[in-house]
Amino acid sequence: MSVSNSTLKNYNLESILTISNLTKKFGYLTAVKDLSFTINKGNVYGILGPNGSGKSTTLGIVLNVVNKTEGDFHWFDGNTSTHDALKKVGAIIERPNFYPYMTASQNLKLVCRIKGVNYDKIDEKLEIVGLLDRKNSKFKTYSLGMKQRLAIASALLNDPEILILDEPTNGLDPQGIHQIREIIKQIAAKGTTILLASHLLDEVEKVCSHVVVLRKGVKLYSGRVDEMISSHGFFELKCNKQEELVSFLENHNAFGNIKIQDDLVTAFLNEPMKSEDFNKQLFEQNIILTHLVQRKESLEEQFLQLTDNQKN
Ligand SMILES: Nc1ncnc2c1ncn2[C@@H]1O[C@H](COP(=O)(O)OP(=O)(O)OP(=O)(O)O)[C@@H](O)[C@H]1O
Repeated sequence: MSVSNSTLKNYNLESILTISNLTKKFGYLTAVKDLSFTINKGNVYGILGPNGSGKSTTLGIVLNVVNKTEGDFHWFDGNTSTHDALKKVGAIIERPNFYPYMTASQNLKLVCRIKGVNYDKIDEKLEIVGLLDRKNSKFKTYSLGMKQRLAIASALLNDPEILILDEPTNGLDPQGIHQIREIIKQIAAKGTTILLASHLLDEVEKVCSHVVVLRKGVKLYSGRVDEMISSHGFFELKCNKQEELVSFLENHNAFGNIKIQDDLVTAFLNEPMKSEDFNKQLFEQNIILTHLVQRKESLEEQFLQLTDNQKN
């Protein structure tokens, strides 16, 4: 295969993390299965999935704290060792852990010394997370939200190319959740790429531009969040000849997933269709409906549909 130098250069410039056919097994349990996706510079990515879907395992593998079973991943252009690449990554994958009797500022000084970063960065990063005026308070006096914000400041000290957060708002009150989300958006607006794991659809919808949906370690969807939102909706249908209706829907290109619950059939559209056109088509096949409602599903419904109803 021939790839021109300029294509290669552009591609390499943009790519932050490439995951290819990654699999992780814990004994008989497959936590991540044949997972592939790419993270490009400047976007905010969400790994979305219910508990146990393999989000933390995936983050652990790319951060070199969990060993992969099969597949591969590489950081940046692929020519940097994972060890060196991780120097350009800021990650919070556990609960923030600082010295309780030291102030925020003293705690960050320690981190600066470990990371080889100038102390000048401390105030700059505390400002971003809204803690500059509390920099001389002891860590133990901080609320949970403030602790999480301090962890973000700490992860930002070395000006990472990418910030990785595992469930960044877990356990916080609504105000704390709002603050963290706003901070993430601000950091992203300044050009830092972000990868966050969340089981909250709402969080991904509010914060992320791109999403990878996982269920039991398997990727169900990856792409832009707005494209996932822009679905074509679905029809709710009832008919005395349900078998004929379902067979018609299954053979119709415009329909994807079909759900049957007692006498109610829900048919999800792959493309736009007006209810009157659909009704006419059915009528021509001698299928007479007793109930027809066209709806547009919410992102939440789509997520539940993706994670609950799709068979592996
Ligand atoms: N060290 C381990 N040993 C055995 N099984 C593990 C280990 N770590 C994770 N698992 C299992 O792997 C699966 C994926 O877990 P993982 O923590 O990656 O999911 P998650 O999507 O991050 O969920 P959560 O939000 O609950 O942490 C789960 O079934 C979990 O029990």
